[in-house]
Amino acid sequence: MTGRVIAQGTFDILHPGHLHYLRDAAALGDELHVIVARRENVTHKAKPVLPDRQRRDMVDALEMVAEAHLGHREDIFVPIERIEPDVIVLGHDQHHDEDGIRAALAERGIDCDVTRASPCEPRYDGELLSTGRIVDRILDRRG
Ligand SMILES: Cc1cc2nc3c(=O)[nH]c(=O)nc-3n(C[C@H](O)[C@H](O)[C@H](O)COP(=O)(O)O)c2cc1C
Ligand SMILES: Nc1ncnc2c1ncn2[C@@H]1O[C@H](COP(=O)(O)OP(=O)(O)OP(=O)(O)O)[C@@H](O)[C@H]1O
Repeated sequence: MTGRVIAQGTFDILHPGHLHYLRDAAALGDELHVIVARRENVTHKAKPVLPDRQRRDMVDALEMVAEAHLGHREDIFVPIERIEPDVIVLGHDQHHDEDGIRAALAERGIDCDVTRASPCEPRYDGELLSTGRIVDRILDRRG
C-alpha cells in the first residue's frame, strides 16, 4: 500500500486507543501525517490540559507517525492542501460527517478518500481508552 495518510484529533494524554487509531490509519499507506487540533478549535468537549506543542511533540515521537503537525487556526483544509494526502482517516467516534468532508474537499479540488478507523475496546480490567475517562479517574483518586 502506498500513499500519504492523514489522521487527526486532540491527543491530550496519550492512551492505547490513540495507538490503535494511528496504527489503523498508518496501515492504509506508507506515510502517516497527524494533524493535532489547536486548543482554540476544541469546542465540542473539555479543552485539552496539555499545550498544543506538547501534544504535537508526543504524537510526532510515535513510531507509526511520519510527522505530526499543529492544525491551522482558522481553516482545517490548509494543512490538507499542503500535505496532499491520498486518504483521510476519521476516528471511529469522531463527530465529523464523512460526506460533508468529502464535499468540502471536492469544492477545494482536493482528490482524496475519506474513511473511518475501527474502535478499540479495553483488553483488561482498568484499562482506560479515553482521555476524558483518564481525567475523571485522576479527579476521583487524587482530587
Ligand atoms: C479533516 C480534518 C482536519 C482537521 N484539521 C484541523 C486543523 O487544521 N486545525 C485544528 O485546530 N483542528 C483540525 N481538526 C480537528 C477538529 O478541529 C476537532 O477539534 C477534532 O476533530 C477533535 O477531535 P477529537 O474530538 O477526536 O479529539 C481537523 C479535523 C478533521 C476531521
Ligand atoms: N478507544 C479508542 N478506540 C479507537 N480510537 C480511539 C479510541 N480513543 C480515541 N480514539 C481516536 O483517537 C483520536 C483522537 O482522540 P481524542 O484525542 O479525542 O481522544 P479521546 O481519548 O477519545 O478523548 P475524550 O475522551 O476526551 O473524548 C480520535 O480519532 C479517536 O476516535
